[in-house]
Amino acid sequence: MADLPENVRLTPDGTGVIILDQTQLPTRKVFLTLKTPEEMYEAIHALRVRGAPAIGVCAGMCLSALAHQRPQLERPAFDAWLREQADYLASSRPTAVNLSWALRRMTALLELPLPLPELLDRLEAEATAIQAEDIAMCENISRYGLSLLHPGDGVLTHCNAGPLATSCYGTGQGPLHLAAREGFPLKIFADETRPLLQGARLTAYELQQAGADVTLICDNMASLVMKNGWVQACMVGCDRVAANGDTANKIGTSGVAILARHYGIPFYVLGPTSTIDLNCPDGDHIPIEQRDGEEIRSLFYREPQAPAGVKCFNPAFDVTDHTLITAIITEKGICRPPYTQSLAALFE
Ligand SMILES: CSC[C@@H](O)[C@@H](O)C(=O)COP(=O)(O)O
Repeated sequence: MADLPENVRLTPDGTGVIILDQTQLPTRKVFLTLKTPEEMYEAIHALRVRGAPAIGVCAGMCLSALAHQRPQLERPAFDAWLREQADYLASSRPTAVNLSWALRRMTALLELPLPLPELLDRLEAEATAIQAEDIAMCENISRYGLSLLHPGDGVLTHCNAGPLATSCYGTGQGPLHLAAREGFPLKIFADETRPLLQGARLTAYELQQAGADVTLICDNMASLVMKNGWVQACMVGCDRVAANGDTANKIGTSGVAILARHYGIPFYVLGPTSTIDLNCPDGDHIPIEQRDGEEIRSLFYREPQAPAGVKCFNPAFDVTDHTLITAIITEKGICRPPYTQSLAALFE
């Protein structure tokens, strides 16, 4: 078992959630304690805690923490109040399905006819179980993903799908962390990932800390490194996989997949089954989060990078067509096309 994560955890009394504020990395390691629903919503919306699996883990813990703040309520008033908090947290980000998946797992416990003290214990146990499963999931995905690579391969990755985005090695970058841990040589290219620089601030930081051979590139350099023959595989995470395999991930991912197809490089999506949404038929049905244009104009830079007030288009995610995806790697195994069948088989 890998080391326990420090990015999301419950406070010792169980009434709050401590997160590592990812917006401050890599220069500052700041931990925040979230107590109110508004603080929790803001932390998810502002990407202080981010990455689909970590958002799910955090949401589960937030709901448990809020529940433990209201032991004086009686059921069913408690149930109605907690469902309201779950709906509020679910509205903080629309694309990563792990958020609503985790909250549904928590609110499903409200169906149990238990006295409140027992229900509170069950809620905390469920939140902790989501995190424990996330650790096991990362270990499996990383092992399956590494089986697709050869020593010395160049691997290009986009955004951050490493330990910070999960509870262990990561998904899209899990094999790269497992490789570093096991001395399996790889040459990694990390896209900086405009506009919020998750690749530069988080992926490059994590891989450097892990002792991996990582080279940071600007997003528009991916084509060149592929053309030079430096990339033998692309590995990315995912925020929602539709039933036909269309995959939403950080904006820019679909461009990487198109380039990989052009250069004949396998393009792998790695994510837990909790990110697969069989109720969503295809990518056209995945809600894409639109974010504030200020993130493009000035955020993360000392000086504004664009004229004040210039119109911006700032979708947080895009959808990679399933025809461009070589395989989807989950904790249960490697799915190949046709995805309609191979993804459905995971849930049989
Ligand atoms: C294991 S994390 C997978 C995805 O959530 C990740 O690749 C991604 O797109 C994250 O986007 P973000 O907007 O930073 O939350």
